[in-house]
Amino acid sequence: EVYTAMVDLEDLLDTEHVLIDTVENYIKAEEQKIDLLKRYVAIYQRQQKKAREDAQSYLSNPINAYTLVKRLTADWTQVEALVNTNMNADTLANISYVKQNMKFPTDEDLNGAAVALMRLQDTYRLDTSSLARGELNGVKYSAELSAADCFELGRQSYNNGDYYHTQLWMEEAGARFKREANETVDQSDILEYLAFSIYKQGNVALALDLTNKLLELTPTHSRALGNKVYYQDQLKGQEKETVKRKGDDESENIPINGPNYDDPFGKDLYEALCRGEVSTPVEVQAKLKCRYLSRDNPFLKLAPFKVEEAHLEPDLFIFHDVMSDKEIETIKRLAQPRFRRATVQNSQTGALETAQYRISKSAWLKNEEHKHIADVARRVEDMTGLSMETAEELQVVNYGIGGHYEPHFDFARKEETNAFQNLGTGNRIATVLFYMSDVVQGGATVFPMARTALWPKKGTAAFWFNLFPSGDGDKRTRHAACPVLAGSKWVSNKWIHEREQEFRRPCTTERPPEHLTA
Ligand SMILES: O=C(O)CCC(=O)C(=O)O
Ligand SMILES: [Fe+2]
Repeated sequence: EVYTAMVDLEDLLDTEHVLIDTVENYIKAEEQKIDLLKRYVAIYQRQQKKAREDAQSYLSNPINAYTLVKRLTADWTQVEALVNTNMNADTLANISYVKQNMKFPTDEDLNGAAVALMRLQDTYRLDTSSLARGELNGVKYSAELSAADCFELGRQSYNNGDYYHTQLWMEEAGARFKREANETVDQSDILEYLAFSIYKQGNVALALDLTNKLLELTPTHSRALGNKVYYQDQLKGQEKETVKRKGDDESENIPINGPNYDDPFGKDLYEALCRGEVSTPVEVQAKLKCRYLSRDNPFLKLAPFKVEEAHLEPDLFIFHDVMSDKEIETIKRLAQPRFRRATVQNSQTGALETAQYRISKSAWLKNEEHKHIADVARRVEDMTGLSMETAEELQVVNYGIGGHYEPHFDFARKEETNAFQNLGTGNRIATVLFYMSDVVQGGATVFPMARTALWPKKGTAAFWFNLFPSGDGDKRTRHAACPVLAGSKWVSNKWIHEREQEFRRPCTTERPPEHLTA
């Protein structure tokens, strides 16, 4: 699961470095061997030539007679031994040592990385050709993908049953194949995947065309021959259906749905917020303020918090400069060796499990572990005015390529099993989310119901109440971590619980409107 966080990818670079060295040494050894063999052969050839010019006189020379025998005995043994030396055994042993002792990605990782790329492509509406050129939103970050690279992405999508992306990437593989001087992939293979993914999406006629093209290239391709018959049969069936439905022409003009940014629970609004295309409504923005906060605390009087309102009802706050670079360094250093793939709670069974909708690595840090961790907890108390008595440990999170956390609530809903029950501290009343890195592109925290996106800035923190004073969950706090498009995203969470807040945030019996609670 190395693809889930950027820190693991850095280890992969080390692995690759050692492998490059190993293979370079192997090449050198093989080259030395070949050079030596060439020298032997040159000597043999020279003597052969001389002997052939006049065999009798050559052999009548006792020195020549002797060296011929010697060449075929002592010398030849060396040649044979040289041919027989196995450089690959050592090299293979080295490689398997690296695989066992260094971080090495699995096929599952490759699949995960491919899925992550598809997620980025969808969320940020990246077109396939630009991506293949190594561009993200017009910025060129990396080398181009070859036809074979595109083919592999298509193949991964195909194996996941994702025919939409199979088509996109096989088309790109085909386009690149035509432009590439040396072929990196087989054109028949591209056509076969392309035809089938197009068939799976319902375009049988095009699938048949492509299969015919494939058969022009490889007339004996047995699967293509089979598919051709199959597609032809399907088309005949479809014709009958069309005849049956003749006159029923309303069904032909089905309007294609445009993006729907009105549904706060829909994917369109979420993704538009991630792209920065939707911003906090102007009437809300007009009321937002920035202020200094010192909560009657003498220390804070000297250095009050700089608080910015990002949204009202639900209230979302940004605290500036609340975590120092030193603290961030400590937190990253302590968390890194403990990183595990982040889990989510199954709302039916209460069990913790990994899920595609939350991809990151995380670890928990206790206040006792380092002064900096305790300092941060103390600061959260000052920032929020809430007691840290029942707060959870600091959760540290790193998101890698395409790492994300789809829309969710931080609090446990009424119908959920087990959530926080065993803690005996009540529900998660509030969240403080520290940004411990800037993110090059993507990675916003978005609140679809508030139509608000918070962009990571190293050292700042977001703060909001998840619960109404009545203890009911505030539906409007539903939020998500958008996929990271470029860079690495580090955050840490402090989740504050209900118990011990009775005097700091008294609960009320007044209930909020039902449509706002969850
Ligand atoms: O990383 C983010 O921006 C949000 C993380 C989050 O919502 C969570 O961990 O609960
Ligand atoms: Fe969250």
